[in-house]
Amino acid sequence: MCAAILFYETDKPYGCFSNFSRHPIVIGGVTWPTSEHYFQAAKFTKRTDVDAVRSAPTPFLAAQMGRERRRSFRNDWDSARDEVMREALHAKFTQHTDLLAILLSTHGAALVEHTRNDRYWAHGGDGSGLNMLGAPPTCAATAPSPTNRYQGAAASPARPGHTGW
Ligand SMILES: Nc1c(N[C@@H]2O[C@H](COP(=O)(O)O)[C@@H](O)[C@H]2O)[nH]c(=O)[nH]c1=O
Repeated sequence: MCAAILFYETDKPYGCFSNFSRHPIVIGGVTWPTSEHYFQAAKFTKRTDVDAVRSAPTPFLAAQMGRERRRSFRNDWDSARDEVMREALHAKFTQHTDLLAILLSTHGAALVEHTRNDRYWAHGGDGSGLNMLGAPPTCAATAPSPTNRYQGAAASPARPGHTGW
């Protein structure tokens, strides 16, 4: 059976796998302070909302803003969010080679976002969640000769998070 690596808080072991880790990414020529900023901003259609999230001083605040439904929330988010996340993670782990090395060093282990607060991206604290954040790298790790656990992201649309901003 595969070992499991649990992560959540950025200051704990493997905290770099959290989207809240302070690793900027560049997508579409734009720099995002964290993958969380990119992910949360991609929920919105209006540039003012996108820019507001990108400017959030912390990933925590970016996530709070991304959860505000008074903003221009895109109506296809449920079908778009996996690709947005894949794109964000691909950028993060290809633009930070130290993180990619850590990711590759976990080969064979199940990566699990460990929190009770989320049953989609995390495993819900008790395994009842889908753990979608951990699942893509875990699947990629089982592919033959992976050079990049997020290599599947190469098939992503050019800018899935951008809907006419
Ligand atoms: N790490 C972490 C969280 N988890 C992250 O929240 C994002 C999903 O947001 P949403 O789709 O709005 O529910 C996704 O990046 C997931 O990994 N949430 C938090 O409130 N605090 C945290 O420290």
